[in-house]
Amino acid sequence: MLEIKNLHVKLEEEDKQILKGVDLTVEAGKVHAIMGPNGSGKSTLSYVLSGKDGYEVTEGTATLDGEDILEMEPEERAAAGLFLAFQYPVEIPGVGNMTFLRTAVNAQRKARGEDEISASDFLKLVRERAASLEIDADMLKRPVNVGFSGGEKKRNEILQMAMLEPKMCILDETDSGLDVDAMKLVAHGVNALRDQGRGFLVITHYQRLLDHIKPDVVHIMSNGRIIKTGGPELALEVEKNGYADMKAEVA
Ligand SMILES: Nc1ncnc2c1ncn2[C@@H]1O[C@H](COP(=O)(O)OP(=O)(O)OP(=O)(O)O)[C@@H](O)[C@H]1O
Repeated sequence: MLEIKNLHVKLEEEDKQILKGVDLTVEAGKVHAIMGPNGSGKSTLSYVLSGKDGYEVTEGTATLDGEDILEMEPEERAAAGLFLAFQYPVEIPGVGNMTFLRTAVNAQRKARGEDEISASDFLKLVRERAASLEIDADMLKRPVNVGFSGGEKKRNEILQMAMLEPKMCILDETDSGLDVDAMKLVAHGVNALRDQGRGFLVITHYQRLLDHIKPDVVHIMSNGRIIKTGGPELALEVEKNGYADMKAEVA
């Protein structure tokens, strides 16, 4: 599904190399987690995959189902089935949450050559999915993320994901800022979407999220590279010992 090979990325504005040869394959049906020290390049990887400006790929490739995503515009990547839940969700004043969701869903349907979803079907779906994330009707009417609490913004990201049903979901520290109950809701939202055709890349600092979203594979990123890959036990090792030993192994 998502195949990243030898990805090197630098900042466009300054000569600073951030990703220094990332190799990572997320198979359909699998949940991969990425952990790693602050500043190791985890968010940069998610930004580069989703097409944020300001980064230059100097070497390597990234494909989704064999298609080169790095050559695509951000909206083409989304239409191809890529989704990023932001670490810092943005507020969009003047755009109603419901309108935003419906426009996004229909834009993707159009890109796939499908008809628009009917207003009644959309309403039924959005109410059902919002309820499962305990997002109330009032939040659906408000402008996107404006005045939402940190946790509400994160749940709203998961609602977008649930509505768009992407093939490849990237979650960048979606658990940060969530209280224990909200984290369970988010995990439930992710688990409800888990199926054989969908892959997940979950960036997190905390093992506790992975208690609820059981990963198949855990990667450790440090200094722009994946330095270690293993099973869920790797996250427990990080929780217990931090990153010092792993960094020393590759030094
Ligand atoms: N626009 C920028 N200008 C300068 N440095 C940048 C810029 N964007 C990223 N960096 C640097 O790139 C490095 C990687 O940042 P990134 O946000 O990807 O790390 P991270 O692993 O997600 O960290 P965290 O766990 O703290 O969220 C950091 O040293 C950061 O300061």
